[in-house]
Amino acid sequence: MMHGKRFVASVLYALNGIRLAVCNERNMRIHLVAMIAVIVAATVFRITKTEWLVLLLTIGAVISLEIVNSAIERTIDLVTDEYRPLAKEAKDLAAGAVLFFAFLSIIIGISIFLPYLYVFFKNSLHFHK
Ligand SMILES: Nc1ncnc2c1ncn2[C@@H]1O[C@H](COP(=O)(O)OP(=O)(O)OP(=O)(O)O)[C@@H](O)[C@H]1O
Repeated sequence: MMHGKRFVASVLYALNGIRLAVCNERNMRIHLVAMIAVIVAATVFRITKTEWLVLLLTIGAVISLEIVNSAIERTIDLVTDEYRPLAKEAKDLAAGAVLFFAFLSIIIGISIFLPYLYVFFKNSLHFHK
C-alpha cells in the first residue's frame, strides 16, 4: 500500500516536471508545436507503422532531452549566479545535446515526409492538367 502511494506520488512529481517544462521553456513550446504538426502530417499522409515508430522515437528523444536540459540549467543556476567558465561549459554541453538530436530529427523528418510530399504534389499537378 505504502509502495503504491509512493509510486503515485512520484508519477505526480514527474507530471509536474513536464508541466514546468511546457510552461517555462520557450524551446519546449516550439518542440510541442512541431510535434503536433508532424503528427497531423503523419496522419494525413498515412505513413507506415515503421515510420510511425521512428517518428515517435524521435519526438520522444527530442522532448526528453529538452526536459533534461532544463533540469541541468536549473541545477547550474542553483550552484551559482555568477559567471563561471564551468557553468558555461555545462550549459553549452547540455544545449549541444539537444541541438545535435534536433538536427538529426530534421533529417529523419525530411526522409520520412519527402516521398509523401513528392507523390502529393505530383498528383495535384496531374489534377490541374
Ligand atoms: N553562470 C553562468 N556562467 C557562465 N556562463 C553562463 C552562466 N549561465 C549561463 N551562461 C551562458 O549563457 C547561455 C544561456 O544560458 P541560460 O541559462 O539563459 O539558458 P538559455 O540558453 O536561455 O536556455 P533556454 O534557451 O533553454 O531558456 C548558456 O548556454 C551559457 O553559455
